[in-house]
Amino acid sequence: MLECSLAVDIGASSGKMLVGYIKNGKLRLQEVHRFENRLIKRDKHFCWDLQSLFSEIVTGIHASRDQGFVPQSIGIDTWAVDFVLLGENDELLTDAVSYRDPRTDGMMEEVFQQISKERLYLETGIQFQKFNTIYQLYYLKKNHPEILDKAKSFLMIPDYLNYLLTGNKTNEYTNATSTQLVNAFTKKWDRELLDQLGINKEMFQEILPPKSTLGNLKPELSREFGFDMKVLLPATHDTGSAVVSVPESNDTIYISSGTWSLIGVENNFPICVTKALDYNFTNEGGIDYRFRFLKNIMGLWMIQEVKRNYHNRYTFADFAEMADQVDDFHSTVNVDDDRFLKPKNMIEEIQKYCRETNQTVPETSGEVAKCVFDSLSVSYQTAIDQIEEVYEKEFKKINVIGGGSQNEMLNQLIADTTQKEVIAGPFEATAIGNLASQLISLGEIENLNEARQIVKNSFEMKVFRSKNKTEGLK
Ligand SMILES: Nc1ncnc2c1ncn2[C@@H]1O[C@H](COP(=O)(O)OP(=O)(O)OP(=O)(O)O)[C@@H](O)[C@H]1O
Ligand SMILES: C[C@H](O)[C@H](O)[C@@H](O)C(=O)CO
Ligand SMILES: [Mg+2]
Repeated sequence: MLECSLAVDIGASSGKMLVGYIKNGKLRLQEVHRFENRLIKRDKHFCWDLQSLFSEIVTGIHASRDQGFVPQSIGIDTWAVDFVLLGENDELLTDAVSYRDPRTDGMMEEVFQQISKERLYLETGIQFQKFNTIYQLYYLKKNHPEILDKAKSFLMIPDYLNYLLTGNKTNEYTNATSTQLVNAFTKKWDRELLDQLGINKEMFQEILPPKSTLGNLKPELSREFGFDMKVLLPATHDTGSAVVSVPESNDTIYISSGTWSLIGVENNFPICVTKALDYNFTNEGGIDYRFRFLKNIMGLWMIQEVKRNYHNRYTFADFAEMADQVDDFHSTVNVDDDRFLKPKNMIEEIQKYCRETNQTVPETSGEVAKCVFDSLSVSYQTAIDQIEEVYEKEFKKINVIGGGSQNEMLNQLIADTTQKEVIAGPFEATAIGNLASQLISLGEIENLNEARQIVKNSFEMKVFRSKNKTEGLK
């Protein structure tokens, strides 16, 4: 049986569990379990099925043992902002309502009546997305105050899954920052903000940084698995873990490409200047108290929904190939328009947008796919221009990480559009960053710099340069 660490990476579209260990100076990975993550409807709200996700984690731990591995540690990362509330007896008071649920429509504007946008940004440095935790809690305060009054524990999604494994409660720092309720300078819950919004402060847990140890498995679980494990805290915000694994951090803009496209730069300080506010950039917390200065772009969610609209007749690779075959179609959409956050039918919403803006309406699957990918590359270019304006410098390279880095057509399109060198990979960046943090905690890797060197030496990266020196979109 091989000693290793176990990463649980649950994104908005899929969950995966990979074991990792160092051999001959390289990080070796093996996927032991993969499962679907999908929204379910509960009491008229779009929710995550946490019981199903936890049972998949248990299945994956059994699978790692059955495949000859004995994980000495486990770390969980998921998407951001979403949470559950527990009562006096640790009973669930809420469903895990998704950020894609429309319940927060209008809540951000109501919060601005009490706390200015400028003050919120100056203190937290977090981007304004209508589904941020602060606005979800404001919705509960306004519509279900009795729930907030009864709440004794606020746990974000990975915190809750960790609680089910260990019985211990904490809020991990990188994910806590996505709530827009953590002060960027004290790195603590902003109690003044909470008081001003009338949100009960006592339910928030102690904030622990990545590389912390939360505890061990509950005895009944270690008996079931036949072994115990340390439950460690990676950057439990999946994008935080993805950025840990960015091998090229100097002079490089990263695009963490999955359900969302998170485009940004790593910093040692928060950038809360007016220009960053105007461009709606965020300063999410990173490992070693670094900052992820980035922007959320709608991402491959759009092609995931297009795939679903075509009843999964095509693979993601098919869409890339079909888009590449289309030459004379140039319509694009503003991917960050709220209408694309959760439309009934993504294809129809894209067609409606093109009609409303007097552009050729995409009809074939290739034209729809090309419209999505072209629109994403335009939004990436805009974000890169804004980053370079805020930094007052030109970045030479773009490192595309995550599942989307397997879309070679999109990688080439990004190189053609931006005229920058695109380094694609690693595609399992989030799980790799999760494992790297665990291995640092265990003393098997010395620090973040060594971890990034190991990542660079362990995984294939492909380089894309512009084929046409002048134009971008063909
Ligand atoms: N072979 C492929 N060719 C082209 N695109 C691919 C391929 N495999 C995956 N993708 C793209 O990667 C995306 C999934 O990436 P990834 O697994 O990083 O996302 P996720 O982790 O499920 O979601 P999240 O971004 O919430 O973490 C898919 O939506 C798809 O567009
Ligand atoms: C809702 C969040 O902004 C989103 O989850 C993003 O931060 C992320 O985590 C993408 O995986
Ligand atoms: Mg992911």
